[in-house]
Amino acid sequence: MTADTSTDFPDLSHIAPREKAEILAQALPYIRKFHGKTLVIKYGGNAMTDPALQQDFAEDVVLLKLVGMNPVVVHGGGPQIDEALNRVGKKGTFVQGMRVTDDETMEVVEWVLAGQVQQDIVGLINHAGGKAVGLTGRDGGLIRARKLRMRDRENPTAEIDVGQVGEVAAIDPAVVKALQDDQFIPVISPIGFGEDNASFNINADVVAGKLAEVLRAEKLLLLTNIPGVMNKKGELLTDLTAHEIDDMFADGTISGGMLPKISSALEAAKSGVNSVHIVDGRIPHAILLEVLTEQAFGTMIRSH
Ligand SMILES: Nc1ncnc2c1ncn2[C@@H]1O[C@H](COP(=O)(O)OP(=O)(O)O)[C@@H](O)[C@H]1O
Ligand SMILES: CC(=O)N[C@@H](CCC(=O)OP(=O)(O)O)C(=O)O
Repeated sequence: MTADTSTDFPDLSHIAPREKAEILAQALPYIRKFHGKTLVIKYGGNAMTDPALQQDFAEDVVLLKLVGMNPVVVHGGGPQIDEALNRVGKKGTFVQGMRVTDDETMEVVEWVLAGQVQQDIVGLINHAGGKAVGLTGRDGGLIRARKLRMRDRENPTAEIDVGQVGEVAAIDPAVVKALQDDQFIPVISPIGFGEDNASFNINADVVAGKLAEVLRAEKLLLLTNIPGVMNKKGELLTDLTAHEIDDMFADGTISGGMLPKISSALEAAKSGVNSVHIVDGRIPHAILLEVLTEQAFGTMIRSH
C-alpha cells in the first residue's frame, strides 16, 4: 500500500476545547494497552538535528514513561560522527550501510556517541522531567559483540573487511531491567565489547532490533529523516512483508542505510516484537502520534 508523504503538521490552535478533550480521551485505550510494556525507540542521527524536534522527542519519551510505559532509547549519530571525522581530516565511508571503521575512526565513534550524542539526549530527557541514564554496551555487560563478517553482495563467497564493525553476539538486559524498575529511562549508545575487551562500532538499528527482541518489547520504533520505505517510483509503502522485503533487497530498491534498518526490523518482527515501524522523526511528536493515536504513518514491517 502507498500513501501521501507530506510531513506538514496541522495547526491545532483553531480546535475547540471539546474536540481537544476528545483527542486526549482517544489516548486512553492505548495507555491501557501499553501500560507496563517496553517500547524500544531508535533515535537516528538524521532525526536529531533540529532543536525543536529534539525537545518534542524528549517530551514524548517522558510522557510515555509517566503514563506507565517503559521506553528504552537507542541512539545513532552517523552525521555527527561524519562531522567529527571531517574535523580531523577524515571522510566517512560506508559499505552496505556500515561505516568502515579503522582504529582512529573507532576512537572518534566512541567519543562522539558515548561522550556527546548520548549525553545530549540524557540532558534533554532530564530537562523535560524524566530520569535518563546513559549506557554503552560495556555498562553492566549489556552488549557483547564480535567482528562483523560482511558478505560481498555481488560475490557471496567473498568477504569485505569493514574493520572494527561489530555484530551483536549476546545481550544481557539485566542493567536495562534494573533501571526500568527504578523508573529510569535507559539511553543506549551502540557500542559493544569483544572477547579481548576491544570496542566495536555497531549500527544503531541493529542494536535497537536485538534489544527489542531480548526485552520482548511490544514496539520497536525506528525514527529517521524520511517518510518511510519507498518503492522504485518513490511512493511511500505503508507496510512491508518479509516476502516483499526479499524482492526489494534483490532488485536494489533498498540500499545504503536502509539495508541494516530493514534487516533488523524484520528480525525483530519475526522474533515476536508486536509492532515494528519505520517512522519519520521530522514530524513533531512523531512518537506520541504513533503510540497514542489511531494515526498510522511511516512503514510497518511485518513478519508475514
Ligand atoms: N527504498 C528506500 N526507501 C527509503 N529510503 C531508502 C531506500 N533505500 C535506501 N534508502 C536510504 O536510506 C536512508 C535511511 O537510512 P539512514 O540514513 O541510515 O537513516 P538513519 O541515520 O536515520 O538510521 C534514506 O535517507 C535513503 O537515502
Ligand atoms: C557500523 C556503523 O555504521 N555504525 C554507525 C553507528 C551510528 C549509527 O548507526 O547512527 P545512525 O543511526 O544515525 O545512522 C556509524 O558509525 O555511523
